[in-house]
Amino acid sequence: MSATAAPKKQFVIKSVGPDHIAPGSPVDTPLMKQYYLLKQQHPGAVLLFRVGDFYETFGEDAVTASRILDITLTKRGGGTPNEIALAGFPHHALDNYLPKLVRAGQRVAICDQLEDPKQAKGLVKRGITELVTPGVSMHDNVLERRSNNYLAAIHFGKAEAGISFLDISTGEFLVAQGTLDYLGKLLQNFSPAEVLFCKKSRNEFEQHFGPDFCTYALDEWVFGNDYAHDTLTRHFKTTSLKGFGVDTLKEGIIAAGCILHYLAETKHSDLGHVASLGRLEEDKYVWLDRFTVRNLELVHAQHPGGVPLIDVLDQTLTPMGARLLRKWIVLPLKEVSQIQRRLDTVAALVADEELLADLTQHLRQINDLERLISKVAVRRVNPRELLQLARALEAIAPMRERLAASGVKALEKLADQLNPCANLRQEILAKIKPDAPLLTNQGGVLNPGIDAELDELRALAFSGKDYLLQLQQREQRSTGISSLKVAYNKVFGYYLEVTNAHKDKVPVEWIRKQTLVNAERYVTEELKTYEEKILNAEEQLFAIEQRIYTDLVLAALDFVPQIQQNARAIGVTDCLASFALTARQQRYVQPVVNDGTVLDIRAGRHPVIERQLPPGESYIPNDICLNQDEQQIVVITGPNMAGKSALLRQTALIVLLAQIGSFVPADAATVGIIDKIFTRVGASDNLSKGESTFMVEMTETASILNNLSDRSLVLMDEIGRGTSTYDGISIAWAIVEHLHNNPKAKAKTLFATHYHELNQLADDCPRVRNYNVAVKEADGRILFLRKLQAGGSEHSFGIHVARLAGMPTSVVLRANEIMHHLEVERTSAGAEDSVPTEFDDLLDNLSKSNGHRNAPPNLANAPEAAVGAEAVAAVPRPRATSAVATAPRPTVQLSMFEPSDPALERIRELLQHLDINTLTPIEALMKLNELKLTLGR
Ligand SMILES: Nc1ncnc2c1ncn2[C@@H]1O[C@H](COP(=O)(O)OP(=O)(O)OP(=O)(O)O)[C@@H](O)[C@H]1O
Repeated sequence: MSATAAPKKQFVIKSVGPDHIAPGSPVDTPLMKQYYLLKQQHPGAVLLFRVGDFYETFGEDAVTASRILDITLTKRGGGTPNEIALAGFPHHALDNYLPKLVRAGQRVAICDQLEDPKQAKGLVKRGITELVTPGVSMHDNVLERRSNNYLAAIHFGKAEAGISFLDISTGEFLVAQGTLDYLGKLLQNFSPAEVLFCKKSRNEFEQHFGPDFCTYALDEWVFGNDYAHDTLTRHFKTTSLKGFGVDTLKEGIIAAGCILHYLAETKHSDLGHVASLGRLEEDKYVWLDRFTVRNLELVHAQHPGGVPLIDVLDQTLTPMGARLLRKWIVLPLKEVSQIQRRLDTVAALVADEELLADLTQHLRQINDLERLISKVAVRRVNPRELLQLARALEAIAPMRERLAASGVKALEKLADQLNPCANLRQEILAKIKPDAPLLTNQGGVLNPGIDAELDELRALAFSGKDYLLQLQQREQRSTGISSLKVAYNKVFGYYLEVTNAHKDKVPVEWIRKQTLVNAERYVTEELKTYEEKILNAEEQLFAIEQRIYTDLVLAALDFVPQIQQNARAIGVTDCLASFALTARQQRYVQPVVNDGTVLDIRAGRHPVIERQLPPGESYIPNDICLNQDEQQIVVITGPNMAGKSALLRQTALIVLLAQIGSFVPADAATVGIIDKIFTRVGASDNLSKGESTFMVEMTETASILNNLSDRSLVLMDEIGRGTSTYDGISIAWAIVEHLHNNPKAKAKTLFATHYHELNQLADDCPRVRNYNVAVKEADGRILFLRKLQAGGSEHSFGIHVARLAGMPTSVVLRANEIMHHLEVERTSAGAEDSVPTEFDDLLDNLSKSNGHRNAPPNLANAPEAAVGAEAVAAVPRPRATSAVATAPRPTVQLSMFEPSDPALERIRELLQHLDINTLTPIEALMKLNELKLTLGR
């Protein structure tokens, strides 16, 4: 479950047990006692209890299951004090119902019959064979093909915290250690379906990472250093963890140990495919804080209906490629040579259309090798999946050949890593029938000619059936009962059935077994003998098939490491081919990535917006250049809707695409390595989490300023808009200054703002440059040109946008009027040059405190002036100096009428009750006339 979508689920231990059954009650049966004993093993899980052909749930589990699965809720022991709710479904529907329970956040314990009921003496032995939880599942129906399903564990240490991720369906096992910020980012990037932590850390977890994860708390002793170390070394059969390069990550190791503990607890003991523990090195990847991952919509859209970057980028053809691409996107690289290797390969694929076409054709043949071989490792692979594995391996050989002959160094290296595992493939295809069933215990799995005994038994079983047919025909002839038939049921085995009309013709030696309304059923000695022979033969041949199949799976285990390597190489090839396909189709170009400090994008485009535009509209490209010497900070002004946010985001996305090794949507791009991308885009509302919008804005901004580096890229959009203009401008101003004057980090910054007053910063900060997104004003309307041009802008155009947004005309007119008043007021105050406004003071003080003196900005164009209402409501706040405090604040004359005049009072009332939106032109004229008459009275 993703961090965003997961319903919160806490597992409550329910007190149930055999003691709860009143003696002699209808549920006081051996079966129910067995049920309660098993239920006690995993009280927090829904127990699916196999009874015959059904999985049953009881009590609270039944209520939960019937609600989630929409199945009938009934009762057992109805009317007694111990009546218990009951809901069940046929066992063959497990694949259908299990995912629904798990996706709803339930842990599900599957209890199976451990012996054949026919052979059981007394109560059938039952036991829990698997505990499926959101984070631990091998079931295709629970898993998403194109994304990983991670289980995470967190350990809060004293100085740092440790985290570990495991996807049991692929065998990927990772560990990291660092600050809670870093862990938060990893949690967001990996979106684990379930997170484990220590019982006592619940509050700490929720405080730092929020309530949205599906979690499970474990006992404190699991989080011991030695226990974790032992668990891991025992699993990997090593004496230390040095070989994995993780031995210094004390807290991380505890988290990883906790994961293995949990797997054992959930009955996952065969883990041959979890063959190594990878270290997530913080230094290796570009730092994207979690706000950036969210704001840039890399893998998840922020709002329903939104399109994340991955959706436009992902043209992978295999599940391995799709899963790897998600990781590449959230983990951009910082090492030029690594990036260059990917870029060179993509360039070669873009240039060689035939090679690209061949590779995509081979990739299409390869299904989920990685998950198939994991199923082999955990010994839960069915015959059809083994066949799929063999067919996927079939595509490896031609793929290897094509890569080897590509003439591209990186692709040749990938070819070296591929191994078609011919022996395994041949063995599977030779042994498993092409139409093999899903289950291995019903026969029909193996080809003929594999085992002589099996062939013999098959012949016997089938000839036996032929024999029964002959027997039926023979008895029909000898008794003269043409409707006589031989049939089979589980209780009586084979029998002869005769309708009542013919029962007097039945020979005396036949033994009557059952009487039906219209017929009688009989057995004969001959029938019994043959039945035994057939059933024995069937049983024996099922056992032989089972044995040969198990041996085949065990033989496949030897190929796990090799097939995992194949899967990795295929994933990489697939991602690179996907980049090349996108580059060709979307006109992306190869960026120059180097160790320089210049970011220079020519005619850059937003990769997502350009794909969303309606037909006929094209995306307007823009240039962006940032460097450390002349243009470190670009302040971008422009009206709402001009395209400022799009420009900011496209810049970050182009950098990110370049650093994951993809071509970029631009005419040309030079990207000096960026090590951190920070964004503060839009005032996203976090009120549901109890934080005010402004608080969120400031928290995010603080985190940016505290983590800056010389190679950071900072995108700030409308910082300060969450508070009043005065506060907002002060904060925005101070932030730009800080970014400019910070001696340790000349972070490249794009700063979009409505506060065009900030353009004055460029006068005193030499590396701050002003740009605006061009609009054209004509006939009181604005035309968005979406073109970035040098220089600041003078208007906010807020009222125009309000009109475009369908604001009632009355409000728009009133806003214009208020703005006009403010302008007049400001001009006259400025003309007298004697009464500074509070706003002048503010900027004046800002400049002074900074050792500069800027010209005061023009209040008339302040954003509130455009919007109107806030300016009217603005409450004068305490002044910084007593001189200013005594200066009278100019009053803005906002009222059109003197309330003392009764005629005007009447007009005001009339106007107040007028709904302009519903007025027809005629009615408007009549109202006007009425107003005129009122005035004349
Ligand atoms: N360069 C462009 N070419 C074509 N369409 C664009 C371009 N830039 C932006 N747009 C379109 O304009 C819309 C508004 O852009 P954007 O949100 O970036 O404006 P903004 O200036 O940030 O506005 P606000 O200040 O209200 O957030 C986008 O959703 C997009 O559809």
